[in-house]
Amino acid sequence: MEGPMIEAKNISKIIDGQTILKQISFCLQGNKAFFIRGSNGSGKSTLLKLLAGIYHPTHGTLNRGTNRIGYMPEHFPEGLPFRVKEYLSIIANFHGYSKKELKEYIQLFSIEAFLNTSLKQCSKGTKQKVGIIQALISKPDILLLDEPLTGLDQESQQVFIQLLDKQKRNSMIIFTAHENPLIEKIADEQFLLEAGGLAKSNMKSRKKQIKFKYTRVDILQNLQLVTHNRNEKTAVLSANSDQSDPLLLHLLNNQCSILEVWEEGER
Ligand SMILES: Nc1ncnc2c1ncn2[C@@H]1O[C@H](COP(=O)(O)OP(=O)(O)OP(=O)(O)O)[C@@H](O)[C@H]1O
Repeated sequence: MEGPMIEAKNISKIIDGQTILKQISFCLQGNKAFFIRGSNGSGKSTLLKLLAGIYHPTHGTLNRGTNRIGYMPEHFPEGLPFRVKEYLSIIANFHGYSKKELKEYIQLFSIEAFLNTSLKQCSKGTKQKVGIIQALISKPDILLLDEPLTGLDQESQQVFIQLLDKQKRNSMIIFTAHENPLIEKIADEQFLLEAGGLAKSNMKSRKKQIKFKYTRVDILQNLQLVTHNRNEKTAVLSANSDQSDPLLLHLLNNQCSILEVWEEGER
């Protein structure tokens, strides 16, 4: 598979004698979005800081190759002595980003009115937007986002979700979040961080709908029907993805004909 790669071998992070991450190993590759979930305090931000190179593992090795990393922290650094425009121009210059490209992001996130405001005085949402823009203009191969939607208004959330969906063509994205629309729209794989360890976890599967023709009406008992046409003797049922195969078998074993199967939301 092509694209950026990041590999961790048995990494642990101990801070002030407290083991936060314990012997974690993984290899992520490709322009995909990886969602890290876990309860508060489980170590998600710590893991992203390790991937960003802000922390070093206490034990183990982390190989980020020569990939350019863009990192958006959960909390934008409070003490930076710059105005918004100054700060973003410095970052843009550093990464060879043109003024025109930067202006597009500034317009996209509607922060024109705050360009001369000092970062310290910006609202939480504006700081969040500046944090997003600085991560994007670093032209990252790997984009690390720690709860990026927190504090954004609804409109900016939509803008950002669409932007990330496009960004996946050019970058690997590793992110934490609590907002389902973001997770559902962009996550390709998810990992659960629990008790210091990381495990791959299944994406919540979408429901399937099955349209079928029956011969005996009693087969409909206990089925979760979405529609039912008595004249045609057809019905549509809804099932979780993991139940759809057993249900199909059940229908076929009871003289039903399967007419169509599709994922909920596909039409
Ligand atoms: N610099 C630090 N010094 C001491 N303890 C720390 C430090 N950074 C993180 N921790 C501790 O590590 C644990 C994990 O913190 P972390 O912020 O990584 O969790 P999280 O999963 O991102 O939480 P949340 O969902 O609330 O943002 C917490 O118990 C936290 O107090």
